[in-house]
Amino acid sequence: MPFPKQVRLVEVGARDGLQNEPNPVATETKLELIDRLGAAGVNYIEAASFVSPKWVPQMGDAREVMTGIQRREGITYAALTPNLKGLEGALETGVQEVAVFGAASESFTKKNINCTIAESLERFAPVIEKARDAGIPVRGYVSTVLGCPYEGDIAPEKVAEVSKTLFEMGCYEISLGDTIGVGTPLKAKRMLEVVSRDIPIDKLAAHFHDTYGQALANLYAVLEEGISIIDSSVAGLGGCPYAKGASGNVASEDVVYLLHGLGIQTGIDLQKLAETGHWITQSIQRPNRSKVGTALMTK
Ligand SMILES: CC(C)(COP(=O)([O-])OP(=O)([O-])OC[C@H]1O[C@@H](n2cnc3c(N)ncnc32)[C@H](O)[C@@H]1OP(=O)([O-])[O-])[C@@H](O)C(=O)NCCC(=O)NCCSC(=O)C[C@@](C)(O)CC(=O)[O-]
Repeated sequence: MPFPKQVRLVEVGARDGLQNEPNPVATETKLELIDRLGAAGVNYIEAASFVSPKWVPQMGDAREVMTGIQRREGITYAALTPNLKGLEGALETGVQEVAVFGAASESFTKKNINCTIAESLERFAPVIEKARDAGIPVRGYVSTVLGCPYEGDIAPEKVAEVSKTLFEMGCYEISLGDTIGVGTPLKAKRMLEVVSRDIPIDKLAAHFHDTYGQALANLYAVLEEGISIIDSSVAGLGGCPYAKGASGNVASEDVVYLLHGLGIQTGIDLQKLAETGHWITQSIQRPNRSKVGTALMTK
């Protein structure tokens, strides 16, 4: 299949990127990050997560973040909502999109959201319904699509089953998460081939972590299969609090460099994005995990 002409980037740095930071990140810093990402041309920003602050303290200021954003025209500001309580909080802030998040592994689901896969889907049903009644589109995440920190290999058929259920329940798009970054290109292609039997490829997103340094190779592999939505995190920030050893998402700067090199448009100003990655990593005293960002900033 030819590469897509355009790829939509879902920037998850302010949420996935920061949720696991051990030290509190000031709300003002999150807001400045979101603003800088918008100025760099990113048009979909996952900004916060309405989860229990006991489970993920770093996202405890979700309301302040969502209401503090100086919204720019043409940008979607989204938030995670695992249950009705989260959705209600998010709706009060004028969120434009929400996401529910499940997984293809029972053990990960239990560790992450404290229920079974079946219970998680039951819990998501009223969230999706209420969001749709409010005119808010719902994205669906499926984690551990290429491996689970507790169960190891995950069958593509299981990924397809959970993805299909979420899609049929009303999620407009399914983001496939290699939560612990263990995937390889052939595994990623095989998983996608099975999932896309039930869900059109243009409704599937790749959400790959870079723990084993394979994320860009995996993305190239799924781009060849027709994927045109990619989740990434500026400076490669991140890691999941309930997946020990998971490192950050693939870095947005690296993805944009790859895509532009393939002649695929993103609408993103790479230099400004690299400056944003440099700024946030300096601000929270983290190494910049983007090779492209580091190269551009030391030029
Ligand atoms: C889902 C729950 C809440 C269940 O947690 P629970 O303990 O089973 O829930 P509960 O309903 O029994 O409530 C317990 C307490 O939490 C409160 N509570 C309940 N819900 C909320 C809420 N929405 N917002 C704020 N507070 C909430 C509730 O009010 C109560 O407070 P208490 O009475 O004890 O004071 C919990 O497990 C949780 O918050 N988990 C979040 C885990 C998380 O955020 N993980 C990271 C995101 S997923 C990810 O990163 C992967 C992804 C998406 O990026 C893709 C990939 O890479 O694979």
